[in-house]
Parts: sequence; structure tokens; C-alpha cells
Amino acid sequence: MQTERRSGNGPTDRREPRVVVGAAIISAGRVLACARTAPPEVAGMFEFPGGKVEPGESETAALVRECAEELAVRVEVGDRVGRDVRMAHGRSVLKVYAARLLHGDQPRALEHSAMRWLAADELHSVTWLPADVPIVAALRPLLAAG
Ligand SMILES: Nc1nc2c([nH]c(=O)n2[C@H]2C[C@H](O)[C@@H](COP(=O)(O)OP(=O)(O)OP(=O)(O)O)O2)c(=O)[nH]1
Repeated sequence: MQTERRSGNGPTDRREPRVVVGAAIISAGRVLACARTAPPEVAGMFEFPGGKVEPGESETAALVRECAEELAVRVEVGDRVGRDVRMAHGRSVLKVYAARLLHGDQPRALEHSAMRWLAADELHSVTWLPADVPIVAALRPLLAAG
């Protein structure tokens, strides 16, 4: 049967966008920003730790997995921060959640070139990936409120 779902990425492709989740890890009124190492065009720009949700995986589970892989920390995932941000011409969507560190774990940059803990008035001291800019704006009042 002919359907709109095809294997390529052509104009008839109607698949749901790939979900990328990010963790806004907040501790003592600061959020953790991490610098990407790749690809070259965004290396050195900051993002929220996270990555693609695997098929069959919940967004929360993906965040827990990515934080363990990238930072060697255990986190509790909280509320959404900001809105869905479409990326890559609508082929993917970024969803960021607040998170907090569990059990006194301290992040280690296993896959990033740098980490910064940023207070509300420091959020613009780093260059964020473009998709993160509206999320950072939504994050500011959360940090300012402590
Ligand atoms: N993790 C993360 N990715 C972001 C953010 N903002 C943003 O535009 N992205 C983009 C960068 C990448 O194109 C994509 C996430 O890809 P990724 O490489 O981190 O995903 P992944 O860890 O699952 O990696 P892989 O298995 O595909 O190698 O989303 C953000 O705040 N966090």
C-alpha cells in the first residue's frame, strides 16, 4: 500500500521529528553549560548535556542515560524548560528539562571540552547553540528565583 512514509528524507517524508533531549542541571542557582567538541562548525559552543532519544526510550530515560554517559552523574529529571525548538529544517526537535544532581554526584566532562556553572546574570557569557537560545531565555527566571 502506498503511504507517505518513505525510507528517504525527501519532500514526501512525513515522519515525526527526531527528539533530542537536553538537561538543564541546576544546582545552587546555577545551570551547567557544556561545550561541544564536534562537529567542527559548532565545536566550542555550549549546550545542555543530552542527546537523541532512542526508539522505545522515554525522554526521561534518555536524559538519565545521557547524563551518565557524558557526565558520570545520576540525575532526577524535573519540569520542562521553555518550548519545543525545531531544528534541522524540522527534522528534529529539542526538548529541555530541568534536572538536579543526585547522591552528591559531581559532573565530569567525559565528552565535552569545557563545563561552566552559570548564574542567571552569566547565561550570556558563553555562546550557546542557536536552538538553545530561547531555552536559555526561559531558564533565566528559574535561576534568578533561586
Ligand atoms: N545534547 C544537545 N544537543 C543539542 C542541543 N542543542 C542543539 O541544537 N543540539 C543538537 C546538536 C546535535 O545536532 C543534536 C544532538 O546530537 P548529539 O550528537 O548530542 O546526540 P547523541 O548524543 O545521541 O549522539 P549520537 O549518538 O548521534 O552520536 O542536537 C543541546 O542543548 N543539547
